[in-house]
Amino acid sequence: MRTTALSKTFAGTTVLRAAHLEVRRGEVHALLGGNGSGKSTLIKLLAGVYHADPGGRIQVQGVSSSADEWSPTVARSAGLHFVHQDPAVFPTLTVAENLAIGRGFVRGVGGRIDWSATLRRTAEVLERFSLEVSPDTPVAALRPADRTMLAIARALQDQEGAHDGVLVLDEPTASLPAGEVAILLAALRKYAAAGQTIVYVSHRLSEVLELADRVTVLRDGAQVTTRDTCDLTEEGLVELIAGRKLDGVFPERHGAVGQDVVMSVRGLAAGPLRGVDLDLHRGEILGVAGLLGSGRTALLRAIFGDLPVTAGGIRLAGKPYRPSRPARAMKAGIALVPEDRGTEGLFASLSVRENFSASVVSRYWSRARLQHRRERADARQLVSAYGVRPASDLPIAGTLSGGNQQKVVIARWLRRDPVVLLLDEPTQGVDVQARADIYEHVRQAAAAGTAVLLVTSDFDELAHMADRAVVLREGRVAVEVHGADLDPHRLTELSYLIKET
Ligand SMILES: Nc1ncnc2c1ncn2[C@@H]1O[C@H](COP(=O)(O)OP(=O)(O)OP(=O)(O)O)[C@@H](O)[C@H]1O
Repeated sequence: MRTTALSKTFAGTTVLRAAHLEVRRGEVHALLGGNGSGKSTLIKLLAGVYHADPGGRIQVQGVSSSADEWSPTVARSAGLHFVHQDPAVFPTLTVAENLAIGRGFVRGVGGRIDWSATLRRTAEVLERFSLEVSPDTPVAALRPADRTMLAIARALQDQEGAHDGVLVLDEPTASLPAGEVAILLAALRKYAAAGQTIVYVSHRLSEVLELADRVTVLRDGAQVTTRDTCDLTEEGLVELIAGRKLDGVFPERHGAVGQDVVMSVRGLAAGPLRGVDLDLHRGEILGVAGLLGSGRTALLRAIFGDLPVTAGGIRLAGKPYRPSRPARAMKAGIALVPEDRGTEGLFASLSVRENFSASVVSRYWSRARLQHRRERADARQLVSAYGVRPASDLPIAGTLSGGNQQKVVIARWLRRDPVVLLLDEPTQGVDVQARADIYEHVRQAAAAGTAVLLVTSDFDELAHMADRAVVLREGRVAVEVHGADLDPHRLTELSYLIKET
């Protein structure tokens, strides 16, 4: 596959400039770049979802067309298959039904669905893609990695030759917990070994070095380089992506954690939680680890008044705190940066400035008038402090790239100087420079006294950022981790081993 001079302009702003991408048959090719560098735009052009600016060209396996005439139909006929980050599988349907949606059911006499033939064919596809699940399992019951693999199987099931097409994956591992990432990577390695061409976007650089044969790096919409991964290190990749050396992603700890307990949780039951006990101190970053379904997100939601508490209680600064709804939690000084910013964290149709102001509206009213100048100056300062791209407070938040949306959400909550900050997977889909910025802001908030509860599947992040961590298992705190045990390998071990003991 080859793209030449591929460009895209949105309302006068060019976000992809004459991008050149060349992918060899049978290789795994990673597409890298900072947030907003144009990776998703490039993929949407390849899918024919966006129209390219005139002048570019796309060639895939003998199909060649000017880029502005490329369409979803041409992309399909050229053998391109796309799987997005949250694959569009139907959770209430079975594995067999989901596969059939891609290609149709096997029909018998009179047009009736031939179920036994459909199940036979499904079993054959599952085997081909090394998916160890039963055809009649509802998709909701699958592990997340299996759901992505199912979407891949559905996309590729009709390839004529064994591996003729190009599989394009946009951040397939971003929302998967660590253990699931390993399962998906193993599957991708297997497909690649069998000759499947794969193009994929990721911010997880160690994973890229493990999986990809070559990388193409985009910066500000232009291709910076294409290299073999065997000549590269993680630091080298960071330098190519950021355009300069980074001094280290994780900031130093600022001072010691306070002794006073800001929040104490006792016997908390809510959703899957079965009696959680924990204390959170002033200025502390308390990490929460656990496998999927262990209750990590439920814990944050219950504290934020977004999940009914059925037993136990919470005390905030020594007083009973009953979070009946988020508005009350916010009033009490609690902030939540949710995992799913797409639907919950961001006002997508408002500008970046309005998003910033929304959390502190009363600050800008004086004598019944909105203080526009102050609002604007503060918004610009936040754009610059958090490195939001494009560097303006005017764009509509929904048009920002994924990582930039996350920066806006975090900035919005942190500026309220919360007493307790709840973070759910705060750096998912965020580039390495922005990650370093976010960590620094969280550290500063902690140094100023905010108590932070950090839920993350990234054990490296947990080990470097948390002062202490708890591992949840089946709705309870299974173990508390401090000191030397606060290490990525030990945390992985604890999260998994505890399951068996
Ligand atoms: N529909 C749109 N309207 C206006 N601007 C857009 C639109 N879609 C994307 N952009 C802009 O194009 C630029 C590139 O965005 P893109 O989503 O391709 O980045 P990305 O490299 O995939 O980033 P991330 O790593 O954060 O996902 C961004 O500045 C974004 O704001």
